[in-house]
Amino acid sequence: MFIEKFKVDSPNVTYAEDEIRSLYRYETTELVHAKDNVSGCYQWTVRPKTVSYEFKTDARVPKLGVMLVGWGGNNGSTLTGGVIANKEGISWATKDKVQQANYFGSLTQASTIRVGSYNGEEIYAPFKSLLPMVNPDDIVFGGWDISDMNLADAMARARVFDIDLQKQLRPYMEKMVPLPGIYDPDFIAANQGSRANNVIKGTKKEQLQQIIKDIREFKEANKVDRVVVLWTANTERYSDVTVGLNDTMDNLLASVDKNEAEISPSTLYGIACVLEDVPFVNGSPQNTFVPGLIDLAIHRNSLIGGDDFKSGQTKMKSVLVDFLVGAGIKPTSIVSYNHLGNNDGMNLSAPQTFRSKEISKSNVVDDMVSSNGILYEPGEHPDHVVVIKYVPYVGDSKRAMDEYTSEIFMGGKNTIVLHNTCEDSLLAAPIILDLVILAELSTRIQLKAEGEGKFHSFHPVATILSYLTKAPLVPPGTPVVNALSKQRAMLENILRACIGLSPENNMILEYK
Ligand SMILES: NC(=O)c1ccc[n+]([C@@H]2O[C@H](COP(=O)([O-])OP(=O)(O)OC[C@H]3O[C@@H](n4cnc5c(N)ncnc54)[C@H](O)[C@@H]3O)[C@@H](O)[C@H]2O)c1
Ligand SMILES: O=P([O-])([O-])O[C@@H]1[C@@H](O)[C@H](O)[C@@H](O)[C@H](O)[C@@H]1O
Repeated sequence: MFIEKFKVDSPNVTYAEDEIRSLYRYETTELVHAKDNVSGCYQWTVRPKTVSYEFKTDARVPKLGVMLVGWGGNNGSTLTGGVIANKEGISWATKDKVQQANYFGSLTQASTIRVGSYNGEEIYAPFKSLLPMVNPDDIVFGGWDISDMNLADAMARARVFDIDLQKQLRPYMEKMVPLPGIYDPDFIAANQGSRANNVIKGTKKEQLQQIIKDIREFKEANKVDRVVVLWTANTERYSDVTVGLNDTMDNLLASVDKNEAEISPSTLYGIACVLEDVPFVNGSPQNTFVPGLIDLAIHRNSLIGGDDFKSGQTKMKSVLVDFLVGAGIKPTSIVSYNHLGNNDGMNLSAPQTFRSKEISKSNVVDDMVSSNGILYEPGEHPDHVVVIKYVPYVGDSKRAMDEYTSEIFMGGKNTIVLHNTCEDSLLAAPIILDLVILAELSTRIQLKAEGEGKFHSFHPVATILSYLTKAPLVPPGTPVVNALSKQRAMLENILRACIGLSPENNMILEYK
């Protein structure tokens, strides 16, 4: 059964007008590896451990402004149009039916959580009912693009939405024009040069200062309380990470002052956001977050997150490999091929930008493989190949084809072949929505563990966003989790803790 909302009735949870507080007992374990006094052999001891936490969530939902880098791209124009269609209740004729606007594909807007059982029935509520979140209909969009095309024409260029929908959206979008962006041809494919007619001139320092000015002016002009910036511009090549250039925040800022060529546009946008205490999320695979930028974000406690939206082929991989390894089946060969015909695909047709994507798409199985020492020897891993081809005819409708070969019982082999038509922007747009909504929400949550004197925010490197990214950005020394079910459970359980609910453990002992 589905319910629209609920309230937690517990002595550990208090709902004030502008704050929700909870007392939470975090059940974890502590491991000890020590020599046994009797046998003299080393053994592992696992000790259950309980840590008391207090959470407090500011329940005041801000008016949110979202500035997209690459606003005029397929993802940016599709998200903008999709939110307008939902807000205005637009429906449109398709060859099959009259289609209503929706937020399908958004975790926060279209998924549910289990709150318990009632009269023998499982009861579910909207994910977004866990804590006060921004309503996407209320978001004000803006941003930058190196192409000066207005959003209505960009929507037409993207060829994502049905024509009847595009016609209805055009009046809302034709006056939306991206701000000039920071363009550096050395970081994206040469084939993008023809688009670049809307660029910020000047040194890297001057470009950085312009982005800061743009953010301030956008916030003032739209009277928004908070701004979140998200990169959905072209995939860049990796930046070289060099001692003295971008390895520390001081060196990075000094390199900007010296107009060092190796400081990428995406890193400049990131610096601007961190200096302005504006959350910055990277939806592409390049190493925007060079060590110096991570250092700066930590120093200023300003949220950063990424990398690379997990939207289609890789999302499926992080489910399938988790299932196989969790079932004791040994994937030995994973071949992921896809072709696509949008501008993203054209940009990825260059070797250096493809390399950025190949890295993020290849590392996604590492945590699952290393979790099973029965199947894999230390250092052993499946053959894993990623192929991306640019085929203009298919446009935004990416075709992914995968082959998973695994070893099974007694020398047997199993092969799974998938064909997955990923409508790239229709899959990515809801994920962008979740990223900005959850990034904003996480800045309103404070926590304090027993023994800690005062409340503090989450670590500014927002691991909480990992469900939505191929290559989760994590604080130094933190394990990377890619298995989709674990990522979703982590996110849901943290938000459940904020309202004093225990993790969903699926035991339903009541019925065992
Ligand atoms: N399913 C998906 O669509 C998906 C999944 C994961 C990652 N991504 C990544 O998201 C990004 C956007 O995808 P898309 O399909 O919208 O691509 P797109 O090429 O349609 O849009 C990118 C936009 O960014 C603009 N741009 C490029 N460099 C810029 C800069 N320095 N400043 C401002 N604007 C700039 C371009 O003019 C273009 O309009 C790509 O990097 C892609 O790899 C997409
Ligand atoms: O998310 P996913 O489908 O695994 O990966 C995709 C790539 O394979 C593809 O080339 C492009 O469509 C997107 O940039 C996306 O990153």
